[in-house]
Amino acid sequence: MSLRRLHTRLLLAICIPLILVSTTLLPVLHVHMESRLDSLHTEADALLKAGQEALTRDINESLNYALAIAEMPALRRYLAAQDNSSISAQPYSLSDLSQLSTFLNTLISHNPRYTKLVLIDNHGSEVLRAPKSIQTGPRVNANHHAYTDYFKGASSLQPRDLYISPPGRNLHFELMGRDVIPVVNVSTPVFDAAGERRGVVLLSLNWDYLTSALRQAMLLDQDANAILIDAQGRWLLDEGFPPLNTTSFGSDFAALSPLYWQAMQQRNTGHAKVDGQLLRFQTEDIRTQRYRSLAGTVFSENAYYPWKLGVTLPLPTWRSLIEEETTVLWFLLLTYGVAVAFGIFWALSSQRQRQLRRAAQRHAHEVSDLYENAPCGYHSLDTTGRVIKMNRTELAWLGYTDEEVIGHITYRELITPETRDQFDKAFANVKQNQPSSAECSLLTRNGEQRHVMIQASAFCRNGQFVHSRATVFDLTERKELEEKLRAQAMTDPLTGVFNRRYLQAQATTEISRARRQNLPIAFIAIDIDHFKHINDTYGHDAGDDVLKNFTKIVTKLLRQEDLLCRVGGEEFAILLPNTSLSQAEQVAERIRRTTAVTPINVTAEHAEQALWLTASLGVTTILDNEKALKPALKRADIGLYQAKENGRNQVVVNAA
Ligand SMILES: Nc1nc2c(ncn2[C@@H]2O[C@H](COP(=O)(O)OP(=O)(O)OP(=O)(O)O)[C@@H](O)[C@H]2O)c(=O)[nH]1
Repeated sequence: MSLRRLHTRLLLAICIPLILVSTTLLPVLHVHMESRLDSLHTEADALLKAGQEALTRDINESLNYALAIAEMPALRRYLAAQDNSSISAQPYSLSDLSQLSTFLNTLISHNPRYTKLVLIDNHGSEVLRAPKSIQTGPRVNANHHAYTDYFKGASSLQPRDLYISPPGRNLHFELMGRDVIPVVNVSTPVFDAAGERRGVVLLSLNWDYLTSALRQAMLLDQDANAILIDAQGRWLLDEGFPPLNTTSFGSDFAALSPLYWQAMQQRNTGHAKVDGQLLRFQTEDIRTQRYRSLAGTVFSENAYYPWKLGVTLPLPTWRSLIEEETTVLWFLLLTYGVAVAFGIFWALSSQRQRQLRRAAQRHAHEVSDLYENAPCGYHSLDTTGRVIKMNRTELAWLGYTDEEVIGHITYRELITPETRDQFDKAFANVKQNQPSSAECSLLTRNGEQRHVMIQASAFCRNGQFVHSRATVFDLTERKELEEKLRAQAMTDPLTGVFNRRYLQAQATTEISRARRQNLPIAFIAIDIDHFKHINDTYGHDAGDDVLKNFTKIVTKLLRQEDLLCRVGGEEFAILLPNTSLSQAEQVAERIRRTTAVTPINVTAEHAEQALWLTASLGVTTILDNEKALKPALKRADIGLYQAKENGRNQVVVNAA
């Protein structure tokens, strides 16, 4: 596998598990996220409710407080006493005033919810203030309360009705040069026992105190932010709005944060997702949303009411989800890690397997090639001798295809009947798990024979013969070589007829056969006359040609069974089976005569020349008591010698 391919596999091994794991985990995380959102909604609802309760509780208690003060008899009498025009006014002693003043001082000073209490007469002039300590500094005029919204709002109200001002710093009406905290002024008319209007009670509520209670109730979650704005979108909390970072009491929240404003303006209550925050809000109208209150109608300036109370909580993100749930983070990392590790392991191991598979295939191919194309034959036989496997080499020797042989032929059928016994013996041994060999002849498809050596052993399982495994060596070439060598050893290389060694070996066989069959057997010795002269005259090569041509002349005069041999340089011998002495003499005479009249062409000095030969012959017969050729050879030689002596070119019979 190339490096690029491995890289691609590794990339896939990393990406695919990541995609699979992500596809599996995403729905789970999505459900997790949904559940987080649900719980966020629940939390926002709870925080909003807590804030709303804190705000309305404090304001409602303050309204009741203002009403209770307005109905105090001492206070009514005091106010009535301040009105000199009233006939029904009763005198008010200094000690009464002191008691009332002390009482109101104590009342206001000990409750941080209030900043001041002021009694105002029907003309807008202040007649009593608590606590006294803040009654300092010059007033613009005596009846400066006459121009205030709380005085104007309350002076025409019925008993138990109330006026509540929008939260503000009331800079026009407060003393300058001091820290001025935002307040909400609550005022209610005061009537004397006779039901005559005597003035107005102003109770200023500490807005910081009220809103800090609200914030405390709402900001239980440190990520939560409280929102309180009036109907015009003015920011009513002392503290800013962290997402905007600049908002402070009285600033134009609607302009600074139009997204929040639009979301809250359209509905009385609801929720929205703004800027990565979950906004939960509802409308608060303190004029109508009251409980445990003895108040009649609460009035105010419609332009500033109702308020919008809200809370924001950061929306969960995937990142925040994972950061909060470290278990999830570890689980994700572990899952991705395991998936990627598995992917890499798969890529590497599949590469290794591929390499091994290729090596195994290569090896199997090599082994198969070696088996099929080996220089020897291979085959396997089942227990009945049927061929179950045979390599291409042996099939080629036999001339069959594997479809014709495998499973269809018993190996025995492929062996010549003459050599079948040896195969049977060897196969019986192999089936006994004894390695064996046999020299047999195979019958090929075209009828030829192939001499082979089969060496076989058994393949056993649990001690039981399963099949044989045999190697077959072709001995045909060896046999032919042996035959050739044997023939060469028995043949005269110049003339091609047998030599003396063969004559002696064959003579014994022929003599014993003649004895068995009771047939005569004769022997002729031949010597070419004056052969030395030929050599000397025409050269040695010409002498060789003469010897070859003489052999041809003699061979033509003999029968198939006659055995012509060259026994010396120019000496020849003939063994004639089933031939009497007289018949042999006739053969010898025929040879002598034919030789003498047959010209022999030789090449001498680059020219063809015809020569005439003569030969001398000694003839004898092998006697009945003779088992070897030697005595006959000697007799024939004696006859030959006499023929030479008598002048050559003649036949001499030497019978005994
Ligand atoms: N060219 C040739 N000459 C051979 C071969 N073998 C033997 N000779 C020669 O044959 C000759 C035989 O000579 P000799 O034995 O004197 O006999 P001869 O000349 O035939 O005379 P006689 O037998 O008495 O008639 C020798 O000169 C050998 O060298 C051979 O294979 N080739």
